[in-house]
Amino acid sequence: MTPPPGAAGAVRHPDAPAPGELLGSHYEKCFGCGGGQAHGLHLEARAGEGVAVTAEFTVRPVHQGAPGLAHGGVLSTALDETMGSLGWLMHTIMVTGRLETDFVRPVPVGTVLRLGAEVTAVDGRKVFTRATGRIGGPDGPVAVRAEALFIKVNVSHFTEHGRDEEIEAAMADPDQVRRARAFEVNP
Ligand SMILES: CCCCCCCC/C=C\CCCCCCCC(=O)SCCNC(=O)CCNC(=O)[C@H](O)C(C)(C)COP(=O)(O)OP(=O)(O)OC[C@H]1O[C@@H](n2cnc3c(N)ncnc32)[C@H](O)[C@@H]1OP(=O)(O)O
Repeated sequence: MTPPPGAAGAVRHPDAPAPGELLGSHYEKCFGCGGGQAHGLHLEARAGEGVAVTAEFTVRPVHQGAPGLAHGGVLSTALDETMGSLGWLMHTIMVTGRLETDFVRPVPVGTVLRLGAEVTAVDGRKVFTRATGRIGGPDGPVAVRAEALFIKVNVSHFTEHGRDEEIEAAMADPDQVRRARAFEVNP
């Protein structure tokens, strides 16, 4: 997942949320960030400087893989969601094409993981990102890290492929339509 030599740096959109501001959820039912998803991760990402975000994830008993330890897939999801939220800062809709996670140390239930993600390069539709999850806070030891390649898509990616039931409900919800537009460079 090394960007090609000619790849550009990430450009922060002039209307991007200010550093420190909560980004909000892109979809109420999202497993990663939706408030209306009872079993979700309930991640709340905040804008950082440049094209970077931070988020916190508290590992709950429902996230276990081995007794008392977080499931690796759940940790990957938390990193994926955090990197995906970088789209807010570029006003870009993007989906994960490739995700690679390093599990550096076990993460016990009850841990508050401090997540951080940034865009490292942009090459046409390809957005190269990386993220870390630290135990206990911004200076805690790294427990997980990931790199991901996101691909820019249009809203039609969701309307064409999503199940009709959920798409119709989303399109009938003015708040959802507003959020989808907030991601786009030319709404
Ligand atoms: C009013 C209603 C509207 C609702 C809207 C809601 C608003 C939503 C807002 C924000 C959503 C954010 C959601 C974040 C959620 C967290 C992140 C996730 O979990 S996302 C889900 C998991 N990911 C997928 O389901 C992707 C499935 N894959 C695909 O759909 C396609 O494969 C896709 C779009 C990724 C690419 O397909 P192509 O046909 O468009 O484009 P091609 O030509 O294949 O790829 C473009 C370039 O990317 C490279 N590429 C693609 N996949 C790659 C890979 N796996 N590895 C390496 N390179 C890859 C290709 O080699 C190509 O590169 P070269 O331009 O030729 O240099």
